[in-house]
Amino acid sequence: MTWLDKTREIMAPDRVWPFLTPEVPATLDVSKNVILYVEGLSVAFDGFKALNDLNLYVDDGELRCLIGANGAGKTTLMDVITGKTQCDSGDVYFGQTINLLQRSEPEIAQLGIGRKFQKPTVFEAQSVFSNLELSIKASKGIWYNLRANLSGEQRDRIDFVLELIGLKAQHSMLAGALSHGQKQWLEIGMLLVADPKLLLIDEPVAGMTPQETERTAELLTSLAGDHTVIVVEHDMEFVRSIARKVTVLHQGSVLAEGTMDEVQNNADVIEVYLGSEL
Ligand SMILES: Nc1ncnc2c1ncn2[C@@H]1O[C@H](COP(=O)(O)OP(=O)(O)OP(=O)(O)O)[C@@H](O)[C@H]1O
Repeated sequence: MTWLDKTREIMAPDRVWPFLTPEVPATLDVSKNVILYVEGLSVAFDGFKALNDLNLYVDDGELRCLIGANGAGKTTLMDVITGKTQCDSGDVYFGQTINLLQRSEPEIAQLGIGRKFQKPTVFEAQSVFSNLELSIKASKGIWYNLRANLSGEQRDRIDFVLELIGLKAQHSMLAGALSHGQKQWLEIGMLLVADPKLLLIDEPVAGMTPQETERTAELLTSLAGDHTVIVVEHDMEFVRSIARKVTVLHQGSVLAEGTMDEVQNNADVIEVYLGSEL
C-alpha cells in the first residue's frame, strides 16, 4: 500500500476510529440492590487455581470486608474486578447489566470503580490540593485538558473531600510531608473526588498508628451508603471495628460469610484457621 492509499484509508469519511468515537455512558442498574455480582469465577496461574468457582454478591452501599490467609485469592479477585487479570471462566457484573469482563481497566475505572492499593502512591512533590486537583481532572478521561481551570463544581467537590478525609488544614502542604496515615487518606480522597460507586481498598491500616487506624475506621464507615466499599484487611481487630458483613476466602473460594462473630464461630473457618491468624 502506498502512502497515498494509506492516507486515503485514514481520511475515508466512513472510517470509524474507536478512540474518536464518543463514549456511550453505561447506566448502572442497582434496581435489585446488588452492585456487584461475581459468579463461578475461576482463574488459574500455570494450572494453580487462584480463584476456584467463586461466588460473591455485594449490596449497593454496603461496607464488606474480605479476609483470608495469604494466597487465599483476595488480590486476584480485585484484579479480575478491575480488569487487570483475565479470568478463565465465570461472570462479573457491575449492577444488573454491565459485564465487567468485556471492559478494559481504564473503562472500568471510568464506570465508577476505584481501587486503592496497599502502598500510597500520592505525588509527593505536589500539595495535597494539587493531588486532588490532578486526580479530579484525570478522572475525566484522557481527552480532558489538565491545564483547564477547575469548575466551581469541581472545587466544591475537592473541598468536600478534604473535609471528609480530615486534611482541610493540610491542603497546601506537600503530600511528601504527610504522615503515612495521612497519605493513605489522601489517596482515598484522590479516588473520592471522582465520586466512584464502588471502592476496593487493599489493607488500608497496615503501618498506621492506633489513632490513624481509628480515624480510618470512621472514614470508611462514613463512606458506606453513598459508596459501596470492599476492604481487604488482615488486621482482625480493625475488621471487627468496621465490618457488618465479612467474607472469608480460602483457596480461591468463599469459605464463610456473615458477621464477624458468625464467621469466627463457623465450623469450617475454625477447622481451616484454628490456631492461625486469618
Ligand atoms: N501472576 C501470578 N502468577 C502466578 N501465581 C500467582 C499470580 N498471582 C497470584 N498468584 C498465586 O495465586 C494465589 C492467590 O494469590 P493472591 O495474591 O490473590 O492471594 P491473597 O489472598 O491476595 O494473598 P495476600 O493476603 O498475601 O495478598 C497465590 O498462591 C499466588 O501465589
